[in-house]
Amino acid sequence: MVLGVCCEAEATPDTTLAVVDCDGASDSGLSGVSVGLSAEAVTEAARMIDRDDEPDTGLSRLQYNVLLADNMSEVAGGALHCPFLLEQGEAHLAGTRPLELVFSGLSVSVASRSILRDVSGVVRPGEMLAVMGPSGCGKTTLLNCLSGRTELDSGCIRLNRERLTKRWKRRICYVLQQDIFFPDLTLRQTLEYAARLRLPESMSHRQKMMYVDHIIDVLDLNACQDTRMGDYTKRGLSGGEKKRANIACELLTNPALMLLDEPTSGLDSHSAYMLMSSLKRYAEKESKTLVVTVHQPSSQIFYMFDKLLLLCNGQTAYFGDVNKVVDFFNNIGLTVTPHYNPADFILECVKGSEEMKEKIVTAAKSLPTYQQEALSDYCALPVPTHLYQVGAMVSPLVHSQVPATPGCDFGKPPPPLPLWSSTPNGALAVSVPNAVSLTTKCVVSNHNSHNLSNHVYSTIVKDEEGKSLWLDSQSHGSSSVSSSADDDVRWQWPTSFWTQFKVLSARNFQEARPRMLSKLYWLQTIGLGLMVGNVYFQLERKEESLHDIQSWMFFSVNYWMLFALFNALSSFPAEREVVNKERLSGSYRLSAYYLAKMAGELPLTMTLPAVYHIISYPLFGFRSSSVFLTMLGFLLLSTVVAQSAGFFVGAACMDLNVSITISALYTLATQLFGGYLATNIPSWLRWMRYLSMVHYAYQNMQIVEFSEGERIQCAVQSKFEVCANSTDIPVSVILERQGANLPLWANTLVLLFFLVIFRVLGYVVLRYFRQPK
Ligand SMILES: Nc1ncnc2c1ncn2[C@@H]1O[C@H](COP(=O)(O)OP(=O)(O)OP(=O)(O)O)[C@@H](O)[C@H]1O
Repeated sequence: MVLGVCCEAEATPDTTLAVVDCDGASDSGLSGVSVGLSAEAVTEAARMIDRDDEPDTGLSRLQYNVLLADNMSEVAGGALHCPFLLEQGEAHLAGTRPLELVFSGLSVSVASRSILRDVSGVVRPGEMLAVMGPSGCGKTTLLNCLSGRTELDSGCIRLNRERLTKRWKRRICYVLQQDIFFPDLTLRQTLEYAARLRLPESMSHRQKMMYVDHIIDVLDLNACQDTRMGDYTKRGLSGGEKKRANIACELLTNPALMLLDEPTSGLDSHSAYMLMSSLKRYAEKESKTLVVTVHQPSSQIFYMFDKLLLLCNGQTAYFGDVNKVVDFFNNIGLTVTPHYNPADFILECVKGSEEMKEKIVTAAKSLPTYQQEALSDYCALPVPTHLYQVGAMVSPLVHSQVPATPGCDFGKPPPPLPLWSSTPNGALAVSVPNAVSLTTKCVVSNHNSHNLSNHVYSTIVKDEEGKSLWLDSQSHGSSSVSSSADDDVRWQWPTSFWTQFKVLSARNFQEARPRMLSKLYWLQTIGLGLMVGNVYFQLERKEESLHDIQSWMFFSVNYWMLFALFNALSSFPAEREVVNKERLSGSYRLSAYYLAKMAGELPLTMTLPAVYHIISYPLFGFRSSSVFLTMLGFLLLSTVVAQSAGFFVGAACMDLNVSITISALYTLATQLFGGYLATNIPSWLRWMRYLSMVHYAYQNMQIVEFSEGERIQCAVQSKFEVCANSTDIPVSVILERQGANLPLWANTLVLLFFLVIFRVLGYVVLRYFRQPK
C-alpha cells in the first residue's frame, strides 16, 4: 500500500513524503504504526525504487516489490513498519488510476428508431453524474453505451483518453437495473462466491470473507444475509435488499468507474439517502467516477450529485453542474417555485409540451459546459498513453500539468489533487512540488505498469459514521493497468483457472442442488422406481416376457434421458442471465464455468437415476452384482449424454419455446428409431437410428442383461427361427431382430462421442454465438 505508489513516483530532495498509515493492520487485528520519513530517507528510497526494471535476482515483480518494502523499512531506520502488508508478502503495487469519462455525440438507434441523439458529457474522478429524464428517454441505453454493451451509431467514448476497449469494458462496474442472481443462494453465499471469484488470489480466504462482512455491514444487509435471493416464484430478499445486494457484488472489486442504473429504486427515502451518501463519499474520497441514473430523487439526494445530464426523448436537455440547473431553467423562463424540489420541477418540464421540450433542448446546446466541439476534438486526439499510465491519483495531477490543447477545454480544470488522497484516519499524503519530475517518471515506468496487478488489501477507511464502502484505496478490478489502447493487451483474470473451476463447481453444486434434488423429484423417483419395479416384477426369462423385459430397459433409459435433457433445457435460460452478467464483468473464463458446470452438476445428475435403478432393478429381477452395476453405469452414461444435448440446445436457442420444440422433435425421433418402438423401419430411413442416443443406450442395456445368466427360453410358437433348432434365444439374435449389430464397446464409444460432441458444441455456441452483450 504505502510503498506501492512510491514505486511509481519519483521523489526528489524537495519532495516531501509522509507515510502515516498502516491502519489496515489494526483493523485486522494487527498493530500498525504511523511513520514520517525524512527527505534523505525518501531520496534513498527513490534511488532504490528507481531500479524499475525487473531485477536480475530471479524474483518476481511481486517478490521484488515486497523486498523493496523491506528495504524502505531499513531506510526509515526500522521505523516503517506495516506488518499487515509485509506479512502478506503479496503486495501488488499499482493502484487503479482514476478514470475520466468523456462521451461525445453518442447516437443510438434501434430498428430505425432513434433512442439517443448526440448526447455528450464529461465526468471526472471524484464526481458523480446523475442521468435523469422521464421513463423511456434513454437513460439505460446511455449506460449500456458507456459500458460498451450497446453499439453506437456515432459518437465516441473515452476513458482517460483511451478508446473503450474490451479490456476497459471488463473493468467498468455496471450495476444493472434488474437484479440478476441465482435464486436459491443466500445473500451471503452470493457475496462469498463473488468475492472468491473476483478478488485476487493475493488475498487470503480470510481477508476475502472479512471484506464480504464489511460490505454486508456497510450496506446494512446483516439482517438478511442468510435469506435466499429468491425470484418471482420463490420469496426471498425484498426489492430494496436485492438492489443493495446488487451494488454490494459490484463494490467488491472497488472499481474506478461505476455505472449504476437506478440504484435507489425500491428503497425507502432514508435507505436511498444513506446509499447515495455512501456512494458520494466513495466517489469523493477514492476519486471514483460514478454515473447514476435516478428517477425522482429527493432534493437532498439531488444536490449530492456534482453533475447532471438531463435527457429528453434521447436528447440532452441539460448537461452541467447540478447547482446551476435551476439558473439554466430560470434563464429560459421556467422558474422553479420556491421550496419545490428542483428535481421534480425539471422532470415535469421535460415531460411538458413539445414546444417546451424543444425550447429546453435548444437552450441546452448553447450551454457553456456543453461544448460538443471540444468533446469531439478530445475524441479525435491521439492517445498520449504515457500521461495516464501509472497508479493511483496520478491522472488528475498529470491532467493539471498537461498544456492546454486548443479546443479541448472542458470548463474549469480539475482541482489539483495530491498524489495520494488522504483519508480521515490518515492514509497517505504526498505533496510533489516538482510535478514535472513525476510526470517524467510516469513515462519512464510505462513498461512496468502492466506487470503490476492492482491489489492490496490493506486499509479499511472509516467515514464519520464508522462505515465505509471499501477497504483500501486500490481496486480489485480484474485487469492489468496497462494503458495501451489496444485490445491485445493480455487480460489478466482476477483468479487462476483452477480457482475459478473450484469455486464455480462448488457454487454450481450448491445452486443446482435444491433444483435438481427437490422433494418433488425425490418423491417422483422413489414412486416411479416402486411402480416400474412392480409392473415388471420378477419377469421370467422366456420369450413371452421378452417384450416386457425390453420394455423395462427402454422405459428406464428413455425416461431418464428425457428427464435430464428437459431439466438442462429449462434451467439454462435463468442461469444464462447470471453467467452473462458475470462474463461481462470479467469474473471468470467461460471454459472454467463450462467445466465447472459439468463437474458441479454431475453428482446431482446421477443421484436420481441411481436411486431409481437401486429400487426398480431388484424388483425387476436381480441377475448379479456385475449386471446391476454395469446397467447402472450405462443408465448414468445415457443420462449425462442427454443432459449434454439439453445443454447444447438450451445454449443455442434464446427462446425457451423454440428449444422445447426442437428437443421434443429430437427426442421423439430418437425414441422412434431407438429399436424398441419401431422394428420394421423402411430401409431408406434406417440411417436415422445412428443418430438416436436412445438406440445405443438401449442396445447396451440388452447386451448386458441378456449376456449373463439364464438365456431367454423359446416359446412353443416362437417368432424366432433359431428356436427351430434350439430351446433358447442368443442375445445376438434378439439384437439382430432390431437391426442392431454393434458390440458393447462400439455402442459405448458412440455414446461417449455424443457426450463430447454436444459438450463441445455447447461451448462453441456460448463462446462464439452467444456472447453476452
Ligand atoms: N432493444 C430495443 N428494441 C427496441 N426498443 C428499445 C430497445 N432498447 C430500448 N428501446 C427503447 O428505447 C427507449 C429508451 O429505453 P431505456 O431503457 O434506455 O429508457 P429509460 O430512460 O432507461 O427508461 P426507464 O426509466 O423506464 O428505465 C425506450 O422507449 C425503449 O422502448
